[in-house]
Amino acid sequence: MSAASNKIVHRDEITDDTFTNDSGQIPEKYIRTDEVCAGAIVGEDEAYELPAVDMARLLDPESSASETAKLGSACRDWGFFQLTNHGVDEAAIQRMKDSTVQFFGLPLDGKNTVAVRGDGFEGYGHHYSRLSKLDWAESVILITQPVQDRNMELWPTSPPMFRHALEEYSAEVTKLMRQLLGSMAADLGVGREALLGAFTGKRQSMAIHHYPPCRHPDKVIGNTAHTDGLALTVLLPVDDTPGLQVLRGGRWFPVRPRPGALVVNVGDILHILTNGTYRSVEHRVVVSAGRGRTTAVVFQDASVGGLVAPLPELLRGGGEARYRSIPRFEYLKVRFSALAKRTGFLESLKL
Ligand SMILES: O=C(O)CCC(=O)C(=O)O
Ligand SMILES: [Fe+2]
Repeated sequence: MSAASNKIVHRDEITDDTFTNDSGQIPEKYIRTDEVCAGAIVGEDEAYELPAVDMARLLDPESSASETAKLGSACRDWGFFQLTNHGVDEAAIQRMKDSTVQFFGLPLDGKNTVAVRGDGFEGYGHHYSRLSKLDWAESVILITQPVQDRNMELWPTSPPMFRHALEEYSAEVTKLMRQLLGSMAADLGVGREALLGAFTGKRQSMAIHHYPPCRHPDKVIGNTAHTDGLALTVLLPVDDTPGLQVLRGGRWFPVRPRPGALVVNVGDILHILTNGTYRSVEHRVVVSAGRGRTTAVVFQDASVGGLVAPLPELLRGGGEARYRSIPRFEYLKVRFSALAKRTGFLESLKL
C-alpha cells in the first residue's frame, strides 16, 4: 500500500497496556464521546432483522432462484447480511477462533513480536489511526492471498497453530466467496465469469480485531464509522458479544449475531463494480463494559482490467456509468484523500 505514509492509513504500534489492564483511566487519545453519541441507535425493543441468506439454499437448484433474490435485495438495501449454512469447515473455524483468542491473550511483548513496522500496515497494532484519535481495539492485519504476497515475518507463530489456521481459513473463505459471487452474478444479470474475473487472483487480506471491555463504553469507539474500502468482506464473530452497528436511514442498527452465521458486507469496490446497485454501507463497532469482542475479518479486492470501474457488461445495451473509473493503483490514494477531506468517497466519484 504505497499510500501508507499518508497519516490516515498509518497504523501505530501498541506501546502500553492501557485498554487491557482495566485500570479505569481512559487516556484522552481514546475519548470520543461525541462520535459515540452521533446518530440514534435503534433500541432493543424495536423489531428488525439484518437480512439472512442461506448458502445451502443458494446452491440447491430447487431454492436457488428465491434465495438469490433475497441475496440481491440484501445487497441493494442493507449492503449487509448474515450468511447461514455457509459450509465453511467447522474445524477450520474453530482453529481460527482458538488461535485468535490465544494470540490476544498473550502479554504485550508476545504480540509485539509481529508489531507493525515503520509505515507498514501489516502486523499487530492499532487500527488505522484516524484523525489523531485511537480506536479502543488491538488488531492484526495480514495479506493472505495471493500466497506470494504474504509477509511471513509478520505471521504470528504463537500460538503454534495460528499460521495453519489462517492459511486454512483464508482458503475456505476464498471458496465461499466464489460461490457467493456466482449467485451475485445471477442476481445482477451478468455472466458468472464477468464478475468472478474481477476477483480472481486479486489480493485478500485479513484483520483480526480485539475490542477489550471498557468501563466507560460511552466514551470510546471500537472501530470508527467507515465503509470497507475493498470489494467484499466476510466477518467471523469469534464470540457472541454484540458491538457491530450498521447505518441505515441515519440510524445505527446493532447486528444481533445469529449463532454460527458469518456476516457479509459489500465494500466500496463492489459498489462501484455494480454501478451502485449493491451498496457499501457505513458501519462501526461500539464497545461493551462487561465483555470483550473478537472478530476475524476477510477483505477481498477486485478490479477490471486494472481499473476500479462499473462492470462493462452492466453498461452494455446503453446503461450509463454512474461512477468514474480510476486505475486500481491510484484508488487508495484517491479514497484516503477524500476521507481526509471528510468528503464522501463514493460521492466524489459520482458522474
Ligand atoms: O469487528 C467488527 O465487528 C467490524 C470490523 C470492521 O468493520 C472492519 O474491520 O472493517
Ligand atoms: Fe468494516
